[in-house]
Amino acid sequence: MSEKPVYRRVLLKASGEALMGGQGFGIDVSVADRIASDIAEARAMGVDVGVVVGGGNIFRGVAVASKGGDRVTGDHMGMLATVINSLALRTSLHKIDVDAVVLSAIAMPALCESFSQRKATAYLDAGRVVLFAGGTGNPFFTTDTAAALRAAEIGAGALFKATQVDGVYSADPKKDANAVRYDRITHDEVLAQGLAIMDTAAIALARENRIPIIVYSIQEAGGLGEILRGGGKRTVVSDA
Ligand SMILES: Nc1ncnc2c1ncn2[C@@H]1O[C@H](COP(=O)(O)OP(=O)(O)O)[C@@H](O)[C@H]1O
Ligand SMILES: O=c1ccn([C@@H]2O[C@H](COP(=O)(O)OP(=O)(O)O)[C@@H](O)[C@H]2O)c(=O)[nH]1
Repeated sequence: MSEKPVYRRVLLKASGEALMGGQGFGIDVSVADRIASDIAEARAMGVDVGVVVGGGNIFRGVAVASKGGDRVTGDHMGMLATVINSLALRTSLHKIDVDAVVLSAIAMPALCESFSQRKATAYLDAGRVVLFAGGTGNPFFTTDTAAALRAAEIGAGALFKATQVDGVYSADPKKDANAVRYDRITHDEVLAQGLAIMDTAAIALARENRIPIIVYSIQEAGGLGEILRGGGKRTVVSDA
């Protein structure tokens, strides 16, 4: 394995559910601390890190809609949940002296700065970790799509999807024991086979911008660093 990182700038997507750890709701601080230490390792390798955090551990807009409520309001609540998670992750990063800033797609100046592409790029260039909160800022989208969008905006070499499974399988491995894991697969194949590792809008956006997606497990510490060194268990979704 080489010491030179495979990517110089990455966008890390961590789901809200991952932050929940073994709990049924909310934030397990030990998980936030572990994600922070993985980010610190990447920074120590000289990799610029942008992060999009999900909100599913606290609120999802579809939960409101499925009970007959207003989807848009539900999505606003979901986006607020991502701000809560981003503030938690910033706290974990600051605890270990990693400089990190939260930029929100929805203005809330008392809590954090507002997102702009220029600001994000300038902070990353300066070596700060940028936590992108508030998803895309629009209802009917997901934080996976926000991750693909921010990855394109910051010129990330890859989008890292840190998730509960260790790659993309021929079927959902939680439901099909015979599912086979792919080492590499193309964006087109993921879309054509309907592999539901991410929503289709996110995969299509990554494909259009030629951004590889690296799917790996968030369950074990050190996974991000290992992949950045050229090893690790993961699936690379790439057209190259
Ligand atoms: N073909 C597939 N390969 C891998 N995972 C899949 C596939 N189809 C569905 N999944 C499911 O997608 C989940 C990842 O999506 P998501 O819910 O957004 O992330 P998280 O599990 O990190 O919250 C996995 O935990 C897995 O159960
Ligand atoms: O651009 C976005 C991103 C997120 N959300 C809302 O925020 C919730 C939490 O995000 P997501 O479900 O993507 O989180 P994750 O599954 O990664 O925890 C979603 O369900 C949506 O309600 C939204 O409306 N627009």
